[in-house]
Amino acid sequence: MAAISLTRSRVPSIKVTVRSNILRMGSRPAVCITSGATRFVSQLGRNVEQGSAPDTSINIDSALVVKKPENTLGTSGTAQKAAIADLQHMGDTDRSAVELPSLPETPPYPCPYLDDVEIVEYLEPLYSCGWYVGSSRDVKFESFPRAAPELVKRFRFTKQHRSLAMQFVRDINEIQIKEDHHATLVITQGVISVRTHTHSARPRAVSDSAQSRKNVPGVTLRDVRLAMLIEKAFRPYLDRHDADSASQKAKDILDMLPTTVQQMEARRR
Ligand SMILES: C[C@H](O)[C@H](O)[C@H]1CNC2=NC(N)=NC(=O)C2=N1
Repeated sequence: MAAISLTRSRVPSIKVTVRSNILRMGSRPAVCITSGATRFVSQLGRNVEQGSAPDTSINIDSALVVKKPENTLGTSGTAQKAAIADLQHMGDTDRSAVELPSLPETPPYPCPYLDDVEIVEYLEPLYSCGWYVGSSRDVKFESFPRAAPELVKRFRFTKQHRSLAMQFVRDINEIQIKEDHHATLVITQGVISVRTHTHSARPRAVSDSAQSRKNVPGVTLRDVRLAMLIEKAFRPYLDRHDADSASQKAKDILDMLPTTVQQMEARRR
């Protein structure tokens, strides 16, 4: 794992964007960083964009420089896959310690979809805890005939603590009752898959038009709240080693970690 250093003179006008744990730096190599450094680098990215990057060199500990592939950094690029694979080797303790932002207010039903700012603010930390964005099409239920993006995480319990998985389901149930919001739970051998989207949801962009009066399921702040509360309820199981820290790893497919509304909408297909 190589440490890299950035100085203003070396990166004068690079647009740095953070996509989950992958930094895209214009046409430069992607840089893969540990979750602990994400916020720091994210701030650095903002500083660079605002032209206020510090002049002194900044060492980003435990960063990994990944070679840029021949073509541009597409979401299915080999460099990104390699980066994610390497990321998964990096400390689990670091990942379980991810700090979540404060809970957003509960929006009334029908709720607007997350906007770009909310996706970055709330989903990026959740991605660092092993959440990703799947499609309701992945689980075929008659009650969900339309494909919608949804927040997903597989919570794994160690073999000798599988009975605690059912206790965790009860914890989730209590949260759902309080939140008046309900996830799809798939329970298999000590693994609880939580999938949440909002049925009574509406696109934000057309909120004033007649079209907006029709609900189209999607990911909203209700789902963010549910995911964050469930994540917090899971922490004690992790701390006591009842649960498998592999739960804290995001799916190794970057397409499932959207950072914009547009990428999120692609999960409808
Ligand atoms: C009447 C009741 O408040 C609504 O049906 C709630 C209940 N739980 C819900 N859960 C989810 N996931 N989406 C909803 O739109 C929803 N609506």
